[in-house]
Order: sequence, then structure tokens, then C-alpha cells
Amino acid sequence: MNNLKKQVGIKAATFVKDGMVVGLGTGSTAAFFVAELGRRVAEEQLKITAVTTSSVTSAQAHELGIPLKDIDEVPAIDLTVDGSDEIDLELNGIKGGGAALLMEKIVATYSKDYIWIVDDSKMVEHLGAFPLPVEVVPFGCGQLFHLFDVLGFKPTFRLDDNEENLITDMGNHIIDLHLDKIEDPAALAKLLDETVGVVEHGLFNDMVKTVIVASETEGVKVISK
Ligand SMILES: O=C[C@H](O)[C@H](O)[C@H](O)COP(=O)(O)O
Repeated sequence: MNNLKKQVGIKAATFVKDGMVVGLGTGSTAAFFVAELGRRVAEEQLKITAVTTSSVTSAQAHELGIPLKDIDEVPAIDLTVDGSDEIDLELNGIKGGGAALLMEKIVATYSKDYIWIVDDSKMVEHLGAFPLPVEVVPFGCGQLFHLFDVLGFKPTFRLDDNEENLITDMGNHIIDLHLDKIEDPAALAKLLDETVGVVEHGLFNDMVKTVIVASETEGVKVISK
């Protein structure tokens, strides 16, 4: 599995050219992309500026000597590369398994180009087997939890190592929705977008045009919409 993640991370790094502002995703797959960029910065004098999508990725990039800027200090983001938790046949996805969905969606939204890198276990016919993360403001989140429960969304609070409600990099909580199968991702995204107290959700519909996927049998493939 790690070998497949490494292969797609290295492949995605070939899309990065000198002078680019690059968005660095979060998670175990994106970490291989960041590692390869770090190698190219150190060994090939690749000249890039990066913006990151989480404190974890910031720490990794800093450690590797990748020049970082705040998202509001760059004129534009040329390319962002990130992992995903599930991807359906239309390249809609669920993200946020690592609780970074809010920063990830902001960075993706302001990127000219956006690529997901995954092993083939993430490719699914329908989204929803992976619990859908919803980032919520702490104030009133118990009421919101109850609303999701009444709607049949089978909510659970994401907990940290101390069994407390997890606090994201943006100071919010995460409620995971155990939906099993999302029949209409666009309709669900609209409902969540319109729900007071929801900051962002992990449905990334129609955002990505390119997915790099690796499997044991077929190697690395680039899928474009
Ligand atoms: O919040 C985390 C991100 O959305 C990750 O990109 C996603 O969870 C995939 O992570 P991994 O590559 O570790 O499976």
C-alpha cells in the first residue's frame, strides 16, 4: 500500500516545474508527494514556493526545507496535489479523514490546477462507505449533532487521543456522518452548505480534473475528466 502511495506521490511531483506556487495536501499519500518535492528542492535545486493545507504538512515541508508562504502572501496557486479518501466514477470525492478538509478545500478552490493521488482502494462506484467529515463550529454543535441524528445521518464526533472532541487546525470540531451510500452528492453538499453551524464538509464534488491512481496489477495511471 505504501509503495503504491509512494509511486503516485513521485509521479505527481513530475507535474511541478520551476517557479510554481504549489499547494501541498495532507495525509499519508500527500506526504510522499511532499517528500519527493523536498528531495528535488535539495538535490535538483527546484525553485518553488509552497502553501500548505495543515499544520502537519507545514511541519513536514519546513523540515525538508521547502520554502513556505501563507496562502494570502502568494498571487495565485499554480498546482495543488492532495490525497483523497474515496473517489467515485465522476471524480467526486470524500476528503477529511485527516481532519484537514477546510484548509484543503480553500487551497484547492484557489488553485489553477488540482490533482488527487491515490491507491486503487480509494476508487469506488458510490461515495459514502467512508464516513463523511463535516467541520462544525463548536458553539451549538450538540444541537447540530442532534439535527444530523434526526435526519438519519448516523453522526459521531471525531475524538482525539484523549477521547475529547477533536479540534481542527482552524479551531473547529468534526462530525462524521455514517451514510453508507450517498445517492446524490450534489444534493447532500447543498444541504450541508445551507446548514447553520457547518463550516465545511468533505464532499469535493466536481473539483478535480486529474487523478493519479496506482494499483499492483496496472501500475500508475493518470485519469482525466
Ligand atoms: O484530511 C485529510 C485529507 O483529506 C487526506 O487527503 C485524506 O484523508 C487522504 O489521506 P490518506 O492519503 O492518508 O489516505
